[in-house]
Amino acid sequence: MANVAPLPRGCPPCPSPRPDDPAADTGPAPRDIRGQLRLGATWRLLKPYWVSDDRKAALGLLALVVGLNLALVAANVWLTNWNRVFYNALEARDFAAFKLQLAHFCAIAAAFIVIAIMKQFYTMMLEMRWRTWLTGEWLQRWTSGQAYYRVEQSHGADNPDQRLAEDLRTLASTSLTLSLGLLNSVVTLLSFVTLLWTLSGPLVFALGGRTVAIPGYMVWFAVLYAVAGSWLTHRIGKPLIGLSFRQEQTEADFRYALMRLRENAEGIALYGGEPAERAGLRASFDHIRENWRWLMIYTRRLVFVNSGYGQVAIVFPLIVAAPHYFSGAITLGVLMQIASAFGQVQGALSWFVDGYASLVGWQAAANRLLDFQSALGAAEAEHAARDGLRGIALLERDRTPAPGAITAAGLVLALPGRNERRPLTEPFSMTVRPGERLLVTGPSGAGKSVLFRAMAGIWPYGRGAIERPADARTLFLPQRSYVPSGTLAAALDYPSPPGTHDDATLAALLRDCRLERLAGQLQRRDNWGMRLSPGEQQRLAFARAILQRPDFLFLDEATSALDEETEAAMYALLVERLPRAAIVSIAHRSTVARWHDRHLRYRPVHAAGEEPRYLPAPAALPHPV
Ligand SMILES: Nc1ncnc2c1ncn2[C@@H]1O[C@H](COP(=O)(O)OP(=O)(O)OP(=O)(O)O)[C@@H](O)[C@H]1O
Repeated sequence: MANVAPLPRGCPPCPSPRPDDPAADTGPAPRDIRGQLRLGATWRLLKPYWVSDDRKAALGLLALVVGLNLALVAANVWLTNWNRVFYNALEARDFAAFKLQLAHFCAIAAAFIVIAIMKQFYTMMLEMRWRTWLTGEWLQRWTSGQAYYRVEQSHGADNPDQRLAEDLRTLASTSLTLSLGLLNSVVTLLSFVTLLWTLSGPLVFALGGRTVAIPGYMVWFAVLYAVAGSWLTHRIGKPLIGLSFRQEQTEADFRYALMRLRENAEGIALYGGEPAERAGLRASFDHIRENWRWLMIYTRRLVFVNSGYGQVAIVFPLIVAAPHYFSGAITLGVLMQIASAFGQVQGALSWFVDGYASLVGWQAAANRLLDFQSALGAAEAEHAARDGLRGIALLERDRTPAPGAITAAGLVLALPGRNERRPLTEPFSMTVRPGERLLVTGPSGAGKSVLFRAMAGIWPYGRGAIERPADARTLFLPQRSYVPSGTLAAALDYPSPPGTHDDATLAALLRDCRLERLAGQLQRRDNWGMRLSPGEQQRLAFARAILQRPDFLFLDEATSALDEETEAAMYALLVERLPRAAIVSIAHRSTVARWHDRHLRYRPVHAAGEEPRYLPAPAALPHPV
């Protein structure tokens, strides 16, 4: 995970492209939308849930929450009326009425408490329902078509984990809070606007020899005041959207750096890398602090506008209504009532000003999701473009040119880049027939693993077509196989579901793979990827390959951590247990050669000083040393 570029002086409020992005220095930079208010696009993020399969339950819950919200407003009105009656009873020293009103109060308070609890409870329920649906949908896209891999490879979006975990939560919860707040404002507005209209009467003045009358003029003043306040708030507060976006990014980068320290604890401890790590973590935290400084500055401006707006709102109606009062048109009581109604109307109209800070966080989270959505879209397009229109085609065929074989024709492997893709190889062709064993060798960095990735359909960069029998099962074992946490039995069964094979089968296989020490620990839960030695993990991967019974098995330096004798035992086991499987091995060690019957060698074809380029071509098998 990369660090964020420090904010230059003068603060561009939005993060600049990340320095580690390989595409950052090529091609025109895309328009930066991360600090924008994008209501239309955000609406398209919110809408799908409300038209999904869950819509009935969602709309039912929403109706309930809205109803409870309105009931709370009604309870407030009830309380206001109770106030009048209660104080009148006190003033009249009417003890019987006093007792009755106390009983009323108990009823109002009980209703209030019950409604408030229910409102909170059902809002939380709706929030989690929405979040569950959103998370399910986004996880589906994230884990389909190797999008998680493609987005990482292309540096399409920083910290996807934070976007899936936090931004989706913020989207669901803040959308509900903001929209319920808006509803309350509308209800309050409707309740008081007629009162203010009636109380304030028309404003009559002469203009160019004509008499002009503005009915309900205080309402218009309240609208003007709120519009001016909203405009000013947005002007002053807009940079906060970009800053909030960046704050989330820097926080997530810092968390990720801490997580990497944990994950690589052993390597760092062995290097004695604490000072370097500490410096890296401090630098990462500095980005948080630096951005926070700008957040403070812009928040100070926003609070200045907000509180100024709130303070002026206290005297504004009095000033506007004062001419009527001084002309004797209204009494002091009416003036005060106008001021109070104006306060209610103006308060309702100020939903935008008052909620701006929440709106900023909400829009920043939505922008991060929109950004993520376009990275996912690009990954999906890349996956769909495996037909070769825009890269290497991976075609699953009922009949391939050589029966049952994987064939590659006119293949050019290239490196990723936004506009220009640097070719790694000259065009070449190859065939892997059922049951044959092919050794792939070449200099480090020549593109051998890239060839495997292309065969697996996760490397679209380049040209040409790979044809694979549609019913063929392929399995790729990298140098460090993925070992999930959980029971050892589940790690062996992976990617099949846990319990696919019984413990006796697994224990026998572990013994065959020279892991008898682990045979008694099949049901033990552990972080096996951290606990097992690299050589043990490679043997575990062999065991898994035998269980999966692929037709084509690709081994990318899968025995690099084994001694030669164990390596030979593992290959012998593969040949014995998977006699019909084709085996394609990438290896630097010549001892591996004896298990193969063909050889594909990457031969350099570039001149000295040029960008490296290779031609993979058939060659004689190397002799074991
Ligand atoms: N995601 C990526 N983005 C940019 N370049 C990449 C990416 N993945 C690999 N490369 C580059 O592609 C080239 C080929 O990598 P590859 O892993 O295929 O080499 P290799 O032949 O398997 O090397 P080795 O024998 O050392 O394992 C290397 O220069 C590598 O840095």
